Amino acid sequence: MTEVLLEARDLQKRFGGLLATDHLSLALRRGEIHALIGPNGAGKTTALAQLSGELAPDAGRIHHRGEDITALDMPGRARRGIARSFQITAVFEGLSALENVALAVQARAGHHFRLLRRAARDETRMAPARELLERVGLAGAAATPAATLAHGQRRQLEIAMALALRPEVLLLDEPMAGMGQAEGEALASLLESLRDEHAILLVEHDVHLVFRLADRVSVLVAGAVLASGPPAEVRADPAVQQAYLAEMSDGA
Ligand SMILES: Nc1ncnc2c1ncn2[C@@H]1O[C@H](COP(=O)(O)OP(=O)(O)OP(=O)(O)O)[C@@H](O)[C@H]1O
Repeated sequence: MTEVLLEARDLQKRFGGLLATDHLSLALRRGEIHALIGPNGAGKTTALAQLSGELAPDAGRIHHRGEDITALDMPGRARRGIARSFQITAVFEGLSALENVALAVQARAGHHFRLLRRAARDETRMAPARELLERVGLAGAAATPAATLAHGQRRQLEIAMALALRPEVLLLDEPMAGMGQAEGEALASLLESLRDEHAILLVEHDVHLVFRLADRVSVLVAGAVLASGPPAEVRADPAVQQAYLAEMSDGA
């Protein structure tokens, strides 16, 4: 059995009268892309926010490598290698894509962001930053200021910045949203290339893509996991078919 890196046990989160996550349990294993799917409002983003430390659960526990990290905040979890793209790193609008990634590389090395100018001249930061841009398919826009990147490019930049922190757990909330076909394909290949060394939780609406990419699929309905397992098993599950049929057949 592959190593469980991050585990949620019985997470509950209430917003007023609504249970956004209701005894939600999940295990993220190294070597797996684990997709979280479900209808709008099922609680996917709320689940991700609790795993990243952005939201505190009302009840339930979160474990990383067997240690209870429920009380740990987002920066604390990031230091442990749990990165949520789009939030863990601030994008500086006036800086180029390359400079932004160089800063994230520098942050990983433990230096303060105010050393920016030095980072921009320092090949030990720029070389890995260039490599990361290449890896996410953004090398052509290295000199473009973050503020003027197209939507899909911005997402690629955010993923490059998250990767600069060398996380072992990657939490991704609809990373393909707003991307064109080619950008989406490039990102899917990137995620596949990361699979071996990471545990990836992917919230994604495109079920066609999910069933192609994921090693494990969990279906969330009304805040609880209705089914979890290998894609073929989940797809054939009558309860999933019934609760989520329309979207499943749309994408299949
Ligand atoms: N901060 C909040 N305050 C009140 N209600 C909230 C809050 N955040 C989420 N909710 C509600 O909790 C439920 C779950 O929302 P969540 O965004 O987690 O679902 P989701 O599965 O990610 O949906 P989508 O697929 O539409 O992004 C929804 O009914 C939503 O309206």
